[in-house]
Amino acid sequence: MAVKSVALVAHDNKKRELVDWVSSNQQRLAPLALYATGTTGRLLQERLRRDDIHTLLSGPLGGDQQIGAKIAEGEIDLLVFFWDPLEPQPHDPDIKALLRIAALWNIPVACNRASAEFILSSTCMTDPDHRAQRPDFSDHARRRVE
Ligand SMILES: O=C(CO)COP(=O)(O)O
Repeated sequence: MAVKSVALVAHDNKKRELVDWVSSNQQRLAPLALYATGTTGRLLQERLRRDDIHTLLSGPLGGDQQIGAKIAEGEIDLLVFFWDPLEPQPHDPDIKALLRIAALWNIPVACNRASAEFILSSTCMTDPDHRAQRPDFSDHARRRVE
């Protein structure tokens, strides 16, 4: 299965950059289900005039954790998260948790416009076998109950 769904998240100083990037890639993103944290999602809806963006809670109110849960459940295939390297965030543990879950479940993560461009232009975006790389943790779960 190719990439079907994308989570879009940006910290305040990076929101304009993300919205601009999404706006200039509307065609390539059009077939994908879009998820976003609260404020990012609202800005995207305004700019793109799309009312089908799954907008979750704001990041500091649990939105990062909601995105992480959807990644763990296999609902999100790609994370585009323009996080702010210059400003501390009150919900830093949630941000770390989201990035950890994305690493754990082997989903691609773009942290800035350059990496987002690389990923969006990758053949993995349309590779029907892409989701086969999702790890199988069944042994891990069994080990913990023995
Ligand atoms: O804080 C965020 C990610 O950590 C983003 O949340 P908002 O999109 O609600 O601003």
